[in-house]
Formats: sequence, structure tokens, C-alpha cells
Amino acid sequence: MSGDITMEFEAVSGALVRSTRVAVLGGGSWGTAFAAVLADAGCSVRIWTRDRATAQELSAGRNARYLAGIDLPSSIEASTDETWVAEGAEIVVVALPSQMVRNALAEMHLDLDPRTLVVSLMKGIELTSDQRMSVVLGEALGVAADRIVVVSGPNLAREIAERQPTATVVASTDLRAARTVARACTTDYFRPYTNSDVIGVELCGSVKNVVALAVGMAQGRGHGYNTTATIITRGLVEITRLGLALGADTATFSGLAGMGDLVATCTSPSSRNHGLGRLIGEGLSLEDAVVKTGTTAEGVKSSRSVLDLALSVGVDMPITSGVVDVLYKGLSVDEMARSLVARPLIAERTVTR
Ligand SMILES: NC(=O)c1ccc[n+]([C@@H]2O[C@H](COP(=O)([O-])OP(=O)(O)OC[C@H]3O[C@@H](n4cnc5c(N)ncnc54)[C@H](O)[C@@H]3O)[C@@H](O)[C@H]2O)c1
Ligand SMILES: O=P(O)(O)OC[C@H](O)CO
Repeated sequence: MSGDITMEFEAVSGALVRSTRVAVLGGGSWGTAFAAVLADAGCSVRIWTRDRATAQELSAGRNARYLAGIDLPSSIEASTDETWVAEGAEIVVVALPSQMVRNALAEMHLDLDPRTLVVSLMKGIELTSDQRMSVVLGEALGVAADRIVVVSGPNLAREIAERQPTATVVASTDLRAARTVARACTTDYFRPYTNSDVIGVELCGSVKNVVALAVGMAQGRGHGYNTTATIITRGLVEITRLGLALGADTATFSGLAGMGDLVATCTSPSSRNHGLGRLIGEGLSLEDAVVKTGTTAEGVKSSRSVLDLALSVGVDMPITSGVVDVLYKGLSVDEMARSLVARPLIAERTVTR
């Protein structure tokens, strides 16, 4: 069966891509890098950004603030006029900070064709509602769940903008929608895999940022690879436990959106979450670390919504809880480490449904 699907997928690959019109909302690091992937894949791409100077720069193939030194495809068109950007788009991609996206979309008053596919590139959980981004997009844009597609994986924007070989997961409850988006973003350096587990893929992308903060904190305190591997491994257990309690598929967690993204974010010095955690481990306050990193480190806010979600379904997430205590309750990184190590001894369980 999976062979048939692959053949069908391959057979139409390319034929639709050239005519696909895509609007990208958000001209930060990932919105810009993904717009470049889409343009390289043959799509006709327009990108919306809120400031005119960035729009002008993007139209000239540059984004100095977010992707300095990268040459973007010259075919990308940019504007601050969201109506023009979204006009006639078959796919609308949203790449805004998770906590801003609901209000930002409300201000845009987009009138999307009901057949339009909406893609979330976000990796966060909304603080006010504890909702995943696909749910927020559905509500904010009035789009049905089967028109929403999530792209998530080990996808550090700069590496992709440099056209380094990378894979990702394209997830939707409607696999036809996932395949359409996968075709639209397939290039000779970017390889999407489809998945129907939207819940699992979104939770992986959101919670790995919290785990990366913990790894960064530990490394900022001078701890080495054993500590890093311990946090990554037990972090994956936390992500899996939460995901299964919320209806995700076990298999997602060992895949690209799960283990893949966790490894990329927890080990890359260019991850903003990892970097912000490191600054806190080195002794900076949260406020100073946020100012110093400058861009979106989603785990800072999502740590609290993830913990809320965990509490609501009775799932134990000691690393997430420790990160929240360090960020918001004055716990030191050393105290967090001590309390995690001192937890009651248990058998190591692999997490299965
Ligand atoms: N950067 C990456 O490597 C990467 C990779 C995968 C996923 N993501 C996810 O993509 C999402 C976007 O991240 P990013 O890296 O592009 O962020 P970014 O900080 O680089 O850019 C954010 C963009 O949103 C705009 N913005 C901020 N607040 C706004 C508001 N209130 N209204 C309208 N626009 C606003 C900014 O001007 C900027 O263009 C996040 O959820 C992030 O976790 C990022
Ligand atoms: O820079 P970060 O920490 O937001 O991570 C970026 C991507 O999510 C990595 O896949």
C-alpha cells in the first residue's frame, strides 16, 4: 500500500510545483528561508513582512537582519500589503512568533479561498489557550483542520538558506494536503516526508525548544556531553509521554520531527533556544538573555503552556518544570540539576502506548 502511495506521489511530483502560487506571511529567519526553498522548488512566491525596509530588501534578494550574507532567489516578491501577497495563493504559509500569530492574522483580515492550504511553520503553544498552532490558525483564519498542514523537523533556517541537505516532516490530517505541500517544497537539498500525526509533530516541535533551553543552561554551567545526552534522552521521554496523552502516534517521536529536531536544536550553537539557555546558565537574567538573543526563542514562553498542558493531562514533565522554575521562579540552574538528579529512583521505561 505504501508503495502505491509513493508511486502516486512521485508520478505527479514536479508537474504541479511550477504553477503553485504561495504566500508566506512573516519575513523573519524561517519565513525567508522557507520562501527560498519554495522558490527553488519552482513555486511562485510572495512574502509579507510588516516593515517596508525588509520588504524592499527581500525583493532585492536579501534579508540582512535575519539571514545576513544569504542570496535569496530573485523570483521572490515581497510587500507589506498582505492582501496583495495572499491574492490567488493556493498555499498560505505562516511563519510568525507563536504568541503573536492570532492577533497578527486578525489584523490582516485575509479572505482566503476555502480550497487554500494553510501551512504552519511555527513551533510553539499559545500561552493564553494552551493550543497548538494548527488549532490557532484554524480559528484565526476560519480554515478547516483538513486544510491545515504543519512543517516541522531539524530545520535551522540558516543552514537551509545555505542549501545544506535537510529533511523535514509535512503533516496534515488530510494526506493529500500534506503531499501537495511536500511537492511544493521539494528541492535537491530539501526533502519532505509526509505524516498524518499533526498532534505529535506539533508537540515535538514545541517541547524540543524547552528541552534545548535545559541543555543550553547545563552547557552554560560548564557541563559536558553526558549531561547533554541525559537531558536529550529524558527530554524525549517527556515529549513522548505528553504526546501520547494528547493522542499522538508513538512513531512520530523517533522521527525527524521528534528525535531529529531535538538533536538539531539541543546541539546546534545557532539554535536560539539553546543559545538563550546557555546565557542563563552563564548567569544572565531572563530579561538580559532575551535582549541579547534578539529573535524568537519560542521555548521561553511555551515552557509555561507546555507545563499547563502536561498538568491538564496528569503527565510528569520534570525537565520542563525545572526550566519554568529557572525562567520564572528564581530557581538556579544548579538547584534545577540537583532536584532532577535527586528524583526517586525508577525503572527506565521506554514509552509506548
Ligand atoms: N528560525 C528557525 O531556524 C526556525 C526553524 C523552524 C521553525 N521555526 C519557527 O518559525 C516561527 C517563526 O520563527 P522565525 O525564526 O522566523 O522568527 P524570527 O524572529 O526570525 O522572525 C519573526 C518574524 O515575525 C515578525 N513579527 C514579530 N512580531 C510580529 C507581530 N506582532 N506581527 C507581525 N509580525 C511580527 C518579525 O518582524 C519577523 O519578521 C517560530 O515559531 C519558530 O519556532 C524557526
Ligand atoms: O533556533 P531555534 O532554537 O528556534 O530552533 C530552530 C528550529 O526549530 C530547529 O529545527
